[in-house]
Amino acid sequence: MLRYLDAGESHGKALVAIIEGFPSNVAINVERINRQLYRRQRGYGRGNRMKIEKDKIDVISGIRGGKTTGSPICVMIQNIDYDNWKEVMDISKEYPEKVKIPRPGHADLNGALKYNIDDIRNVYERASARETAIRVAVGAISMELLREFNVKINSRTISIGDVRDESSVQLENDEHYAAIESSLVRCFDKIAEKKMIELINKASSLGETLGGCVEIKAFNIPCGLGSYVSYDRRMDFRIMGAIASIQGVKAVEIGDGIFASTQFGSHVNDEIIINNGMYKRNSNYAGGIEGGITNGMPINIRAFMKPIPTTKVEINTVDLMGNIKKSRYERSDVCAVPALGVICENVVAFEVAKAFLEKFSGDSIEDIKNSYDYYVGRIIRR
Ligand SMILES: Cc1cc2nc3c(=O)[nH]c(=O)nc-3n(C[C@H](O)[C@H](O)[C@H](O)COP(=O)(O)O)c2cc1C
Ligand SMILES: C=C(O[C@@H]1CC(C(=O)O)=C[C@@H](OP(=O)(O)O)[C@H]1O)C(=O)O
Repeated sequence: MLRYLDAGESHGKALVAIIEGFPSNVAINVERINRQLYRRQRGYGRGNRMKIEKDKIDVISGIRGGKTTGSPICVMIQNIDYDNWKEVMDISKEYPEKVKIPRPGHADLNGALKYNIDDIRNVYERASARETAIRVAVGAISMELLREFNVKINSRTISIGDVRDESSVQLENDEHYAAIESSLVRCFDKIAEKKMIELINKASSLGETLGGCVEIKAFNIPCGLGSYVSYDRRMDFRIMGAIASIQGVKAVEIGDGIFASTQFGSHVNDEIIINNGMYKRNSNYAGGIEGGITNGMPINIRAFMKPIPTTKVEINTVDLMGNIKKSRYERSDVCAVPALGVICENVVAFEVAKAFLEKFSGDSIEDIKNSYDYYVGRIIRR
């Protein structure tokens, strides 16, 4: 079973992950993984922290001579900002200035009460979305396996605040995708991009923040990943849960789930067809998953992020002693929606790789390819 654990604090020394169950002989391109980390750091609306960090993986184990060995893969990303926080993060001496005022919208208060912590810093150091850097590294490593099977996972920004990119985009089209990648907000339409940037500037000047929506599509996913037999093996459960776990995400949609809920059944049921010997659907309202199993159509997901909760605009809160206070501000992003798309791509890559290895199990890439080829041969209709 493919699994991982990650650890690390936002202003601690580093973030680490140990991935276990990854097959041997998978070629790993470290530059490609670092490229994903770079993409996650970009995007209009990020705060000053992103000017400090230069995320790159340091491989500690499990990869040798450019290939996985089958042993646990351990990777680390250094927090460059740690240099500025050494005293605060000292592991042996208590830092005298404890954080007592919880920020609404964060884990701050719930975490402090739950863990009986009198310094809220201990909560938000771990609850922070800094953790998404190491999750992207894990996803990017998973993607190295999926590449062998031609899987492609792309994303784009659909909206920031109330500005939407209404253009119909082919996310599998390299030219279209290059346009998205070159956009500061990762949307396709240049007019929408301009409006999104103006809105982010406006929010920033008001001491406000923004959320939005991203779309993620996974292509060349074989029919048969996940299962209906138990709730926790369903692909929709796994993918939606993984995306909902990303800091700030408050809603996830598979396919056209929201639109379909307003329609007559026969209008939004995807008819089954046969195309080049492969079962397909003539539409994709279901977003590539039926009955908890991938159906061979692209997996289509939307993730919705709330506005960044830390605002310069003060709102009311209550401190750990029960006194009414105004919320605190140190520094913060104004908008992280462009980063969210990149994070989702990689989070989905891990979930797909995990389900892929359940279906096509094997300890080496060669065994997995044999299993995959046999299965594809079995389900083809000539
Ligand atoms: C890439 C990224 C960057 C974020 N940056 C900030 C930030 O600078 N300030 C902030 O208050 N929240 C930020 N957030 C959001 C918080 O981490 C998130 O709202 C908080 O953890 C609570 O969300 P939850 O209830 O979904 O866990 C960011 C989220 C992501 C995904
Ligand atoms: C560090 C990252 O995001 C951070 C997520 C975050 C939060 O509260 O979630 C708060 C900010 O960190 P800081 O408190 O150091 O300014 C963001 O910069 C990152 O994405 O790598």
